[in-house]
Amino acid sequence: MSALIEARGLTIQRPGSHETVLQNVDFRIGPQEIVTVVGPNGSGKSSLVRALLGHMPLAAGRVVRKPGLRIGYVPQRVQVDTTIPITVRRFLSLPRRISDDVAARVLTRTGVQGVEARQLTQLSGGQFQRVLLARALLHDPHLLVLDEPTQGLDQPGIVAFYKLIEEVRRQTGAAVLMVSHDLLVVMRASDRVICLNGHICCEGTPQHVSTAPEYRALFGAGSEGTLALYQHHHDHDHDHDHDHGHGHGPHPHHHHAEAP
Ligand SMILES: Nc1ncnc2c1ncn2[C@@H]1O[C@H](COP(=O)(O)OP(=O)(O)OP(=O)(O)O)[C@@H](O)[C@H]1O
Repeated sequence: MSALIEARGLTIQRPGSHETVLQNVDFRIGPQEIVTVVGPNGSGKSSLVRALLGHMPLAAGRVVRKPGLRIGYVPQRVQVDTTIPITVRRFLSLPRRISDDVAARVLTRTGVQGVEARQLTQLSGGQFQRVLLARALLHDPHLLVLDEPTQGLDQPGIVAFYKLIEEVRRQTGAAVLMVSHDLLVVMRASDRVICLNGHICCEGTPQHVSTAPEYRALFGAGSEGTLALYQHHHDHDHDHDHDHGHGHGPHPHHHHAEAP
């Protein structure tokens, strides 16, 4: 199975400085995979996604995207200018015009049928995320990239959104790369989880990652809860990680599960 995107030795610096944000990260995602990136605030999740999309310069390493790869992207922050009225229908036609039929179909697929005439600013958080997903699906992407798609949603909204993602994958065959803070749901909805903290701490199936010492060190023993991420104590010492056979530090490959 050939990868949709493959990165090797990815190193990224904070824009305008030599400070390393990501160090020597290897990454790949195959067709129809659901891969989720978790990690504390500032651990480089969005940077990784942006580098994979070619939106960010690399300090080292390389990214290879399959030729002709179509990507649907929902960025972490979508600024809606509340002073300019725009309907859902018009929003879906930016930047490329689509027909009413296509708009109706994609909104139905994401569970918000009939909202075409509504102003973007009048949608609930959950409806807005579904409209963003609909827009990302418009041009039949091989890969959907969603950076914290459930931010601002309540727990039932989050669960419903991840169910929708799985359904979309089943219906369209698109692979999904997500950044998320919703650990519990992530663990249930992903084929593979990457735990990031400036480098890959651990990686593999949700079961593998949730029991990995690196993951527990980052998110705490009771790390199934959403709050764990925000309360994280990075309480292990990088300098001594190697003594513990630990995957942290400049050699991040020890605990990688083999990519499919
Ligand atoms: N445009 C930018 N200018 C300066 N620094 C940046 C910029 N974008 C990201 N950074 C820095 O790079 C580091 C990684 O940020 P990134 O947004 O990738 O982390 P993240 O894991 O997605 O965080 P969060 O969970 O808070 O969204 C942070 O220290 C951040 O301050």
